[in-house]
Amino acid sequence: MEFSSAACSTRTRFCSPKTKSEGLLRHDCGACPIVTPWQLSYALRNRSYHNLQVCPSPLETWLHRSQPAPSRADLGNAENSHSEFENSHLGSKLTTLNQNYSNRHIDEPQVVPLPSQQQILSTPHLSDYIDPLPDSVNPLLHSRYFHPTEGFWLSDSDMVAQNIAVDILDPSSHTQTFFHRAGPRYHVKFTSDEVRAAIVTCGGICPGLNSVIREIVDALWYQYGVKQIYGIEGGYRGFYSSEPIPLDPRKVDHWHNYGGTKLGTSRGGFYLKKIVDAIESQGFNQVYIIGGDGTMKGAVAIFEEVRKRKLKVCVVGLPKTVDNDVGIIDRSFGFQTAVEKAREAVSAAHVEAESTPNGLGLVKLMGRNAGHIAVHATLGSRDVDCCLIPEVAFFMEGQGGLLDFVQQRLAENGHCVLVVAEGAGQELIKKSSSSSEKDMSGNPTFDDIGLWLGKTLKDWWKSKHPNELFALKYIDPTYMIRAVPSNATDTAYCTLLSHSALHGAMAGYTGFVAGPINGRFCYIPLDLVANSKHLVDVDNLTWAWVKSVNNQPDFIRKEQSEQEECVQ
Ligand SMILES: Nc1ncnc2c1ncn2[C@@H]1O[C@H](COP(=O)(O)OP(=O)(O)OP(=O)(O)O)[C@@H](O)[C@H]1O
Ligand SMILES: O=P(O)(O)OC[C@H]1O[C@](O)(CO)[C@@H](O)[C@@H]1O
Ligand SMILES: [Mg+2]
Repeated sequence: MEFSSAACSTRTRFCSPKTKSEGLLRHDCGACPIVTPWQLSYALRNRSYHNLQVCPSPLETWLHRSQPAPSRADLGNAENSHSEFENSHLGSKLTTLNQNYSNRHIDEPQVVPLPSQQQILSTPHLSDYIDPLPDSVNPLLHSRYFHPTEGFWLSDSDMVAQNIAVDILDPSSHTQTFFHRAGPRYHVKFTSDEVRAAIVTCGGICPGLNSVIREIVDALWYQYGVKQIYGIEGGYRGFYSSEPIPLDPRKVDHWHNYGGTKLGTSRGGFYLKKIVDAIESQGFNQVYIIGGDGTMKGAVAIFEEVRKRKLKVCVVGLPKTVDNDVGIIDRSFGFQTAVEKAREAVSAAHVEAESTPNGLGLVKLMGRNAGHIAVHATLGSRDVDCCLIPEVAFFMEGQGGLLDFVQQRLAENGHCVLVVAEGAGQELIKKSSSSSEKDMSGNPTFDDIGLWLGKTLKDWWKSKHPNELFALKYIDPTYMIRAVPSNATDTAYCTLLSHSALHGAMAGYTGFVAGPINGRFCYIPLDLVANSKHLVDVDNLTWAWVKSVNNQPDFIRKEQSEQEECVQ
């Protein structure tokens, strides 16, 4: 490999080819230590640079040398010899880092110019289509309870960066997107008397729904002096089929202690014209819509229609999904509570399985398209042998199949615990009926993978080991994990989420979702969230972590893995 002197300061050149071929780098000044890529990566990890002299060359010089992303083969083979590693893509990446770090004095400023690939995702605002839109001073300024301090007010230039993990050698990973930070603005676009707010909950229930409703009511009432707050009953259809329910802090006082939604919810019933007509005729000018991916798609349509009619109505989405499958945001409220409850089911399955010879515990958890609950209950319990999720296909019979795996685990440990998400393995089940394939919202309904797996496992054991003891205990806590009040963490999240949402609406933002990005609440354009999907990323570390703590296989058929080897 050739090293251009442009990469280093004038007092530095890199070592001779001979030393390099031994996998070591050094400077010909004689004073610098010999550094291997392993030492360098150790030093970078542990911040022990004292022995490394580092070159102040700009990042671009690294980038020019950057290699294509390392292949699986580069990364995967722990038995690579040191020199094989040096020659691999990852090895040469570290070597490149090595060259550039190895001559920089650590007490020199370490500012490296980055190529700028930044974009701001601006939140829609009422002033985009209403002019003029006068300002008022935020009533919080004169609150009896609240004394804003310096730095309390946020402005449009306060933003949160989305991308906090980059590969410094890969320019394509440097793209940065910024979102408006959620929080109170000094100027607002509504007076307290003018606001007429509506709150609606749609889709399946989720821990924390009542907390969110309560906190919107409380904060509008106490912080902004808003007295016209209404609940819409039974989901979207409530806009046009029932009278709004007046809400005040006294009415919602205990709601956070209950699971479900006191306003009621439903699937289906989304008729855009009827809904927006109702919003207009009722005079609502802030509409808080709490729901999952389907609900957010509906909210986008409502926002677009409201904008078309040029109504002074803020449409605000508060993402709810026990499955945690809404994208962009860090996580949704209720998810942690659900995982905590799911873990109780996994523990019970483990105790049952351990208590009998050849005991098999099987737990089915929610997760229509995404296996986050199953993954986190698995990681949070550490009692699981195998976690099956919709994102990863598996098969039952033959070498490397699930039956093979269960057989081995029972032989090794005497018991085995399986966790399966409801959307997993659907292709293995022959649909028992074709009539109920969709729910009222158009979501596919699934046959019960838990029941199917339980029966298949029992039949298999009976035919293979007719005279041996075996006990399968099937636990399906589906609705128990979502029909509970939110835990402490989720309740705190719900409060921040609700406050974020209404600060945004008061400031005139509209067509946005409030939600955390990298731990900071933001305003995110509604359509972006509605069209996002957050599935378990099976190429990232979390899934690798699941497999490694369970020691569970990849369920790759033998013929398939042979073919893959051939290709390589
Ligand atoms: N594409 C869409 N456009 C407009 N409205 C939709 C759309 N998809 C769903 N909706 C409406 O949103 C509401 C809730 O949708 P759905 O039942 O899919 O639940 P969700 O919001 O996705 O929540 P979850 O799936 O987490 O329970 C329903 O009233 C449904 O009619
Ligand atoms: O029985 P329901 O109300 O349709 O809810 C079940 C669905 O709700 C979800 O939790 C989404 O909220 C899915 O995982 C599940 O398929
Ligand atoms: Mg949904």
